[in-house]
Amino acid sequence: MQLNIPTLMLVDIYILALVGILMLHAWRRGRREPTLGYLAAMLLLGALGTVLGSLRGIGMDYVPLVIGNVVLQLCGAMNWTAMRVFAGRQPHLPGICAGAVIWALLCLNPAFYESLTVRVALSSIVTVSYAGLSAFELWRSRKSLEVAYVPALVLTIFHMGFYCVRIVVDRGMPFEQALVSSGQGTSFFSLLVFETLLYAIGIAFVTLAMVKERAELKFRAAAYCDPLTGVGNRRAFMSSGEYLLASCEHRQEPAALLLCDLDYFKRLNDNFGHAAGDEALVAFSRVAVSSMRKQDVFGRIGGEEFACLLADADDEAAAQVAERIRREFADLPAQEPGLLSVSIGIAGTREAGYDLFRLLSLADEALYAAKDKGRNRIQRYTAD
Ligand SMILES: Nc1nc2c(ncn2[C@@H]2O[C@H](COP(=O)(O)OP(=O)(O)OP(=O)(O)O)[C@@H](O)[C@H]2O)c(=O)[nH]1
Repeated sequence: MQLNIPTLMLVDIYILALVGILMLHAWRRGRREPTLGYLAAMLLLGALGTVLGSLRGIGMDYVPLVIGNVVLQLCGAMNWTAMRVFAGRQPHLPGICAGAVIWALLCLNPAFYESLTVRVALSSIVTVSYAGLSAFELWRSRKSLEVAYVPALVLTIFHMGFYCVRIVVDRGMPFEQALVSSGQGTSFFSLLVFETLLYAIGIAFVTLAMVKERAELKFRAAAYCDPLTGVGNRRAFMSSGEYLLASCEHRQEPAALLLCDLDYFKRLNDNFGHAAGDEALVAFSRVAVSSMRKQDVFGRIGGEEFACLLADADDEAAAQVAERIRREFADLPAQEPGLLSVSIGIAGTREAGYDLFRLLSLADEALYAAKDKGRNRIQRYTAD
């Protein structure tokens, strides 16, 4: 395979600019998600740096050597910043400028400016540093990322490795000479252009995929969460409840459903305000969650109505949990004694089978009975 440098550079500029513009568009459409913004900057700076880098031998060498490389160092810094903000940290301005400033300052020194080998080594070291920092950002946040970050990490480590090899292998070849030699075979420089292009495209697409995956997770969480109490809503309760019941049936364990409805809640709202009502809902959720085990499912399924599905719970265990919730809620400090109380209807798989709708319906009947008998009580479902 022969990699022709001028062709590669043209393809490089065209693709980086195109993907950069598309990324800019994705950034604008995606509520200005900063990761996409920094990625777009990285790609467009990459395209500009390559254009400037190709302007050698036309009598203005400081343009490719100084400005072109400053732009390319900023391109590496943008890549690092994209990973950094994706991992939830703020951009680091001194770090962003460091590579470019070091390069520009060293170019003031004729010994550096004249030595191709030293320039190649330094530009590789800066690229390795930014790629290393990008990989580090992903690695140190791996537990909180919640998305498939491994492809981005692997790509970045490979890119870093490639530039590490360059430090050792590439003694530098004048650009014009590399152009001539590319007609006879593949020079390291053409491999470098090729790898950098593949990396830029690869990292752009895997990062876009990570951003999209995170957005989906966020929307999904919002669709399943009650914003006031932070517990699952009816949709979440039904889907997790079905799953839990199926696994209880599989293990032939009993399960029980507690349907909880706060008493005289309208009165609480009317007498003490909606905010007091909201506080009571939050307090009840806290009490209920603290009384349940990890494997149980809890959710707010209506205004002041909550449901708990208890795994591996027979009649006695279900009654104990229900009574604990009722008592702890009633014991919470309130504006007046007896203001906070809850009625709880209980139904079990013994009478309802492993059918969530039937469990809810029987627990609802029991709840009515509890309300009928004066509220602030638990009531097990009975056929009569
Ligand atoms: N503060 C607050 N109130 C809510 C919310 N959702 C529903 N409600 C109120 O809850 C009240 C429910 O009232 P009712 O269905 O009459 O029930 P209740 O007053 O608790 O009477 P019983 O259930 O028979 O004891 C209504 O006034 C709703 O406006 C909420 O998110 N916050």
